[in-house]
Amino acid sequence: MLSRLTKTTFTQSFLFGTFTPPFLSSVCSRSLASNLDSVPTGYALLRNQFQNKDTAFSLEERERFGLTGLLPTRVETIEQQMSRCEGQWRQLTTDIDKFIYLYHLQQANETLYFKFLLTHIEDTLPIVYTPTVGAACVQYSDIWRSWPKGMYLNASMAGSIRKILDNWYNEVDIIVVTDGTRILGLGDIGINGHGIPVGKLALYTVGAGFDPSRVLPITLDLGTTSDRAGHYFGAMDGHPDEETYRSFLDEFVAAVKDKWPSCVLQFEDFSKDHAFDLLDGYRYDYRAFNDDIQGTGCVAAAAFFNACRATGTRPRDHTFVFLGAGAGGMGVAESLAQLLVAPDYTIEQARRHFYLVDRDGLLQHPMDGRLGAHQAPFVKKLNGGAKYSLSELVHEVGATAIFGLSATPGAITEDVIQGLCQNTEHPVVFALSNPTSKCEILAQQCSDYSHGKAVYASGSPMPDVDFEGRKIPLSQCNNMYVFPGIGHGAMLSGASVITDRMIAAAATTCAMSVPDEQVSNGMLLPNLRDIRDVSAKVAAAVMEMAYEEGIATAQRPAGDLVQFAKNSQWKPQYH
Ligand SMILES: O=C([O-])CC(=O)C(=O)O
Ligand SMILES: [Mg+2]
Repeated sequence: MLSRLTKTTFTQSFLFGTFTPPFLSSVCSRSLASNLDSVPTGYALLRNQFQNKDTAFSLEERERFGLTGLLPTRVETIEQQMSRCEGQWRQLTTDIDKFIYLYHLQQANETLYFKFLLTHIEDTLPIVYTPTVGAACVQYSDIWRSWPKGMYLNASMAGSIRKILDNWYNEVDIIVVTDGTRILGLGDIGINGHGIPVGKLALYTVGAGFDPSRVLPITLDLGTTSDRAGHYFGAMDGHPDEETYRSFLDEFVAAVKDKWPSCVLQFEDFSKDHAFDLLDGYRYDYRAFNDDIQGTGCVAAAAFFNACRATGTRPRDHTFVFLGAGAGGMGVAESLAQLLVAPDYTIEQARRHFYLVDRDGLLQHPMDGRLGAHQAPFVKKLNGGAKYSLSELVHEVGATAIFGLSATPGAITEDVIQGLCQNTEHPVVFALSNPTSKCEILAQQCSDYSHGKAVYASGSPMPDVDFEGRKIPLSQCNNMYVFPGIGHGAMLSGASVITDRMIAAAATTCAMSVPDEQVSNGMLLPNLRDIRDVSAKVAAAVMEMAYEEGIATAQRPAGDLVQFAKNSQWKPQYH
């Protein structure tokens, strides 16, 4: 049980170096070997998205696998296939069309799909992931041609979930599961949120090289409060009562553990009504984590640490205003509070630096039972606090940093930025709500309002900023920089659970993978093109911590863990 493990705080890890990155000696490799060891033949092979090569099957393979006559004459290389895809891609004019194109490519040929994503990462990730995946989810039931891979479990399956998992065709290394109740900043959209687990798992392959045939997106289709008109595919009855919901979740998690005991289970986009309880309920017994609470908290801590590097400040020098106190907001606030902790500075002192605002105003005494357990330690006593506007609050408390996780577009106004600028030379502004349509302030606005002084990061990608002819690169503070490596490190080490120290190690490693020179240029997170290298470092750090904590069940590989993690990454090549 985690509660029995010693916890090391972020600050200890960052500032006192209790976490040592694993730079060891020799090279070792383990591949995420596909379990699809029997190769189908004939038409079935061409319909198998993991083994299909289409026109790249050689004449000899065509003969051997019963494909002769089933393919056009010319044998192509994967590069020739890529060139055709690139031509088709250039013809597409809307982002939704690009999403649908990539979706079909994945259904037909995962090797080519991932080669395309990795080769054109900056153009394709904003499509398969935020922001376009958000727009696609909203219309998911309508843009459907054939339902993507994954499992859909509904309330009528209660009592049989373990048996139903047997219907899945393969071994599984990682599951991303949602109940669709808080999809990005879009709210409860039910089964239409399935695009998120699919997109996150694409990132697991792009970032950390998970074998795409061994990943499983799952949607728990337990109703929705959204408008279910049109072609909606999900359950049409509303949400079950609390007891039924919890017992369904308990059965689901136990069934997963029984069926795939070593798989990593990532909870994604559950509303705050359940996200914290589920995490607290399962994280001590399963290899499980919540990406919105821990993943977003982890990457925000890394980016904020780099904002301190960029501005020559210490985390403790800052006063924070948070807009949004849900799963993401609380996860980030708690991770940042840990950054302030030191032997002479307690977590209670650290939390005094934080002012959290939700839709009813500042979280403050008395709250009339409105507080969740994770919010309670952050409440404040501030005379007249409830009546403050955001800019008044910034002024009143002397805020130097503002974090947006409220899905309220435009909530961080020019007044708010100017208020921050009165309190500090270089305010920190992180607008983390996704997709872009829910973002609290855009990068260019933040730069204009602060005259280029603010250090900014957003959750979704945006163009670089132009300030008086100077180009400032955008920092995309998105959990994609950490969750693939966290999952990979947990899997490779066979960690029985995923601890706070493993997450803290991921944050440290992510932060430190950005060189000083880039940090001083305002680049708080790694370059997207380096995501595989960064994920390997994160995975190695997570492994190292799992060994240090004594919770790894896999034997420690000989040699350099970064190289080991790198060698374990699946690559989009035909076999
Ligand atoms: O998916 C993303 O881009 C980040 C995330 O987890 C969320 O916003 O829920
Ligand atoms: Mg999420």
